[in-house]
Amino acid sequence: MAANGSMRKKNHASPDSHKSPSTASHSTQTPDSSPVAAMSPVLLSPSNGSSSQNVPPQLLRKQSSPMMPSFMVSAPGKVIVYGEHAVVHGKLAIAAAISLRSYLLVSFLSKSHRTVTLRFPDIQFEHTWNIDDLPWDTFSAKGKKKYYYEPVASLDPDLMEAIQPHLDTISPNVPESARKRHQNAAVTFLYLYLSLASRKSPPCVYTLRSTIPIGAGLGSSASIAVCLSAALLLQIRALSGPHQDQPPAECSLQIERINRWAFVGEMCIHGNPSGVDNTVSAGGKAVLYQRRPRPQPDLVAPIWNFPELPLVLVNTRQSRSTAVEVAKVATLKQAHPALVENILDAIGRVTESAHELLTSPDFDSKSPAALKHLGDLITINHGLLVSLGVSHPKLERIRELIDHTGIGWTKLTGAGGGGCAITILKPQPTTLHNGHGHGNGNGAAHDSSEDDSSTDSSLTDLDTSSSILSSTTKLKHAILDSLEVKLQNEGFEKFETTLAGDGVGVLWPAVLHNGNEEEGGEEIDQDKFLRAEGNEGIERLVGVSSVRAKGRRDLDVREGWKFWRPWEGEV
Ligand SMILES: Nc1ncnc2c1ncn2[C@@H]1O[C@H](COP(=O)(O)OP(=O)(O)O)[C@@H](O)[C@H]1O
Ligand SMILES: C[C@@](O)(CCOP(=O)(O)O)CC(=O)O
Repeated sequence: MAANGSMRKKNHASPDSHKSPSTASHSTQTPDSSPVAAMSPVLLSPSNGSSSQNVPPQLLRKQSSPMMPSFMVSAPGKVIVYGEHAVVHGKLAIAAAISLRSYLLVSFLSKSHRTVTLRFPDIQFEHTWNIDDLPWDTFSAKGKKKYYYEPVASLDPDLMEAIQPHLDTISPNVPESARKRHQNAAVTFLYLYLSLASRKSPPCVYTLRSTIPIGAGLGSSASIAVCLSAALLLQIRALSGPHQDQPPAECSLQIERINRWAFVGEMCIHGNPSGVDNTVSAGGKAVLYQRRPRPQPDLVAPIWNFPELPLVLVNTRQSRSTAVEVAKVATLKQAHPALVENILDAIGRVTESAHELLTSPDFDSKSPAALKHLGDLITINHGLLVSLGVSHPKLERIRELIDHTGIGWTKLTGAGGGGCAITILKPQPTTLHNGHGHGNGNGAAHDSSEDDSSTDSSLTDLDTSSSILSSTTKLKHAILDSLEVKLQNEGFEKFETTLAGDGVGVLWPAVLHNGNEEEGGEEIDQDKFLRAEGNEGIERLVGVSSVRAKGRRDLDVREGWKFWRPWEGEV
């Protein structure tokens, strides 16, 4: 439970904001065993608060190294599982990470370059700045300089003004809406870069690709802010790990540090964001949150035992405006105050019921009854959102198509009016029992999960010992495949994802074992990364989850990627 954008636990070490710059040596935060210990040029800069006198000689020598090895960071998107709209009116909501992610490759150039480049092909954006031309003096002026451990509650208008000329030169010949996207991405980067790096930073290229649809309420901007924050903090060695056996409190501290700067990045795009998207993206898993009247901080509490449920996500591709949908509810509430308050209250109770179940000591994520409870709440939540008028014919069509298969429980997620729908999969599709897969046309297909236990209660019911797919799994795959065709035919986009996975991850160096026999692993360079085709290509090349083997939909974390997991050892 903590303030805006933070996931600190009560008993966790507090950030070292009490340290003066001269005592806050980065080396106290980053053991030399850390993967980033070799990336020294930026961190040795005195303007980062680190004194070169404290730096071991072997690191000083590395400063003259012409090129550092590339590394990657990755951060997930999010969905609101329960409670959207009601949360605007003070009720509780739950948001969780999804396995769609952004991936940022940081590559270093030879010292003859004095440039920093963003290559963001998803939005057709590429821009290079001369490092020496950037407004370092303004950012390091007395009263303006923020050290990596200092909280930043709001953007500094003088710093924003100093950045503006460096945004004005971006993409002069593209339509205004695309230019705005470019500038949004650039302002997030420049604010963080100028705050965390220094004039002496090594020339770098930041190449970003994401599997998260943009502007669909899935937190794409937050995941980018988390990637940029993590990459820059790693470069200045302000993070420790991630490594195995890192104590939970230390993990939380690193996540919080990344999250704070990611929140600054989100402020650059969204002005006054809730901080939930970046908190979920940095920390992973799920959070319970509630807006509270100022000056109270919002409630943001991690739910570390949220199960990693398979989730089908369908994008209507219908653009929508969160502000418009929020205003619709406000107007309805004005017209029917008591009624709408009751609906909002009921949505709040849906969240409470889910939270109570998830945090009860005997919660068993593999129990069909527990899953049915969570699923029923999804159906109820959707119905309540429909009654608030924030659904859309396309969302209803998706729900109808999915209900018809009996494969899971479906609701809209986020603002509605377009955007995405989510489906939590049932342990067994209804079709297993009635052979037809007919829903009752009312959002609730006949539910067989109560009698599921006799056959197979596992959510990812693979017989791994023999690698034989159970009949339930085969049926699920068949249903999902035919559903995909139907959804595609109607212009929708389907993703098979997982809920409540890892938050920010690090791959250092950018080398992966991709099964192509390259000795020592396959180095991920910019060209390979840029050439990866679509989401599947990105996931196959650099994904944090190992490739889905033929006929299998279960995912493992791939060797190489590392995460801070405060829940390990604490749950
Ligand atoms: N894949 C990406 N590459 C570059 N920038 C991105 C990408 N995804 C998101 N962004 C940045 O984030 C902004 C989207 O933010 P927003 O409209 O809030 O969408 P969302 O709800 O998905 O976060 C874009 O305008 C862009 O600046
Ligand atoms: C409708 C609302 O509850 C969620 C909006 O989510 P998104 O913009 O679709 O990510 C608004 C809000 O919480 O700010």
